[in-house]
Amino acid sequence: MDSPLHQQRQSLRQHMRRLRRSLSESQQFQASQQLAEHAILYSAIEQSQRIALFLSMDGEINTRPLIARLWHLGKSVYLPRIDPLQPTSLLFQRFTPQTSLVKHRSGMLEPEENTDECCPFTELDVIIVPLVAFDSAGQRLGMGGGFYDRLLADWQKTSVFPIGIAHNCQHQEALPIEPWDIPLPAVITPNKLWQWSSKEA
Ligand SMILES: Nc1nc2c(c(=O)[nH]1)N(C=O)[C@@H](CNc1ccc(C(=O)N[C@@H](CCC(=O)O)C(=O)O)cc1)CN2
Ligand SMILES: Nc1ncnc2c1ncn2[C@@H]1O[C@H](COP(=O)(O)OP(=O)(O)OP(=O)(O)O)[C@@H](O)[C@H]1O
Repeated sequence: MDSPLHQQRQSLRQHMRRLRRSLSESQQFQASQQLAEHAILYSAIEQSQRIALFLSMDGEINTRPLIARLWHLGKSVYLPRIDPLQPTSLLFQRFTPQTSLVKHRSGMLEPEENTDECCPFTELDVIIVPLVAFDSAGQRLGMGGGFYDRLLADWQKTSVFPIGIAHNCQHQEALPIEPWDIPLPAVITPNKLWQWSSKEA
């Protein structure tokens, strides 16, 4: 647990979380609008119907403008809920303007439990993934829960396409990686669409 690599990843997480929290409200606003405009034009999103997203916290790029555009386009949006029966896993539940949100003890807002509205992972078309940092090879560092690494371990065997979203400042040339880290095939930032072929990624 306290290996030098673990410590290096922890301090990088702290640094990058501070960096994204230090963006001003107007920078955050502009970034989230730009991101939403680019994201809806990206073919993988344009062609998909069921899209998992997340509700931003801790300086993460604000996903609300993107969610509003996806709703407007008639797409179905899903949000993660920590599975109460298996708290290392995420469930994905439909999110509409009518959905009530409740606070999980981790501080995260989640849709109020409604198992009828859950979508199995493999039936999603696109999963938009939060991240703390990403690098030039598509590797990502998350909040440290391992939720998305576990979820995406076999994504290439499914028809689900994962896409990271982040502020420009969350890019690092090369991240210290662990064997279980799952690289992303695409990351969208306000300024750039990063893409890696699955071979290189
Ligand atoms: N907006 C958003 N939603 C998300 C994630 C995310 O990264 N961002 N997740 C991505 O996996 C999952 C939840 N993962 C989480 C991981 C850590 C903490 C958290 O608050 N950690 C505290 C420490 C808690 C502790 O030590 O007990 C912290 O970092 O301060 C919350 C959610 C699903 N939903
Ligand atoms: N495929 C997996 N199977 C089992 N455990 C895993 C898997 N992937 C990650 N983990 C565990 O999750 C823990 C956290 O992993 P890591 O530090 O890479 O999280 P992260 O990428 O920051 O988080 P997240 O993926 O939720 O954004 C690690 O201790 C690791 O052992």
